Amino acid sequence: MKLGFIGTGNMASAIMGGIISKGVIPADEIIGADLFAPGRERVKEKFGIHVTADNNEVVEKADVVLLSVKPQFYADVISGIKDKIRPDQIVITIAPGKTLSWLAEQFGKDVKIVRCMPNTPAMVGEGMTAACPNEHMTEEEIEYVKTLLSSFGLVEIVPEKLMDTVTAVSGSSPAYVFMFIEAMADAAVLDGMPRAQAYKFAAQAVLGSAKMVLDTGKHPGELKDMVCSPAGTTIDAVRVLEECGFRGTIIDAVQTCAEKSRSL
Ligand SMILES: NC(=O)C1=CN([C@@H]2O[C@H](COP(=O)(O)OP(=O)(O)OC[C@H]3O[C@@H](n4cnc5c(N)ncnc54)[C@H](OP(=O)(O)O)[C@@H]3O)[C@@H](O)[C@H]2O)C=CC1
Ligand SMILES: O=C(O)[C@@H]1CCC=N1
Repeated sequence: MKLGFIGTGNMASAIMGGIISKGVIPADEIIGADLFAPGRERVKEKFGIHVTADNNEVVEKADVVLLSVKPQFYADVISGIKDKIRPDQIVITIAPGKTLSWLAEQFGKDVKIVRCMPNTPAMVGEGMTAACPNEHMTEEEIEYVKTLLSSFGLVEIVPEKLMDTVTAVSGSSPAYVFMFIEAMADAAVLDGMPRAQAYKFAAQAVLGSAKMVLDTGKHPGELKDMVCSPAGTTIDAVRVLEECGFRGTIIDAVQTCAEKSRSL
């Protein structure tokens, strides 16, 4: 076994989906533990990985152990596995707010840890993951983890003080984007477009716009101006969004999310 998950819920499934579909680690070298039997069965059926109800079986069999339970269960899960963690193993964490110093305290011994914040687009190979290794990770091990994480999207090493910002701007933001797509599609449905077609048009517009930002390197404001023909249709929509405080609302939402991450 190479990779083990403790917790086989939404984020673990997204990462498994990305890693297995890219062929980076075969399904039979992945093991997942979950307290919830239907959750275990779901990933076993979907991905063909090994599953167990015993977190320590994951620790025994995996070289890299990814803790994919909710932040409130981290202390209990770590206390149940810390005696079995070996010095050569790498622990990857993905919980908001759980700092490297807090994690070190919970393990109570020297453990190689990489604190990460992924997002669910990992499922389709378009994830964005921030990683923050602790002092016990060698350069070679950091490179290995970056390769693993880059199998399901982009990866950047960031200073730990930015991890709560990352939670808000990329970890949680797919939810805001899905709301945006849903709302645009609702408007198109209101205008008479069939719903499935409305999702396709709205989602592809978001995908293409995101790709333009990444590929052209142009300022988003400049790209917006390219869409707004003088006295055209778009500027009317922009005015409504500005009147409703669109950008201010997004800024407030992202800041609130980062604050929550800091508090966990
Ligand atoms: N969802 C996302 O978009 C992202 C999530 N994350 C982080 O990923 C982590 C997991 O989140 P998510 O996948 O959404 O949560 P889920 O609730 O979908 O998955 C967590 C799974 O862990 C199980 N579990 C709970 N306690 C234990 C335990 N002691 N041992 C083994 N399994 C256990 C849960 O079972 P049960 O349901 O029975 O409690 C559940 O199946 C969190 O820390 C979250 O912050 C990070 C980035 C993005
Ligand atoms: O909502 C959450 O707490 C997790 C962390 C980032 C995305 N989902």
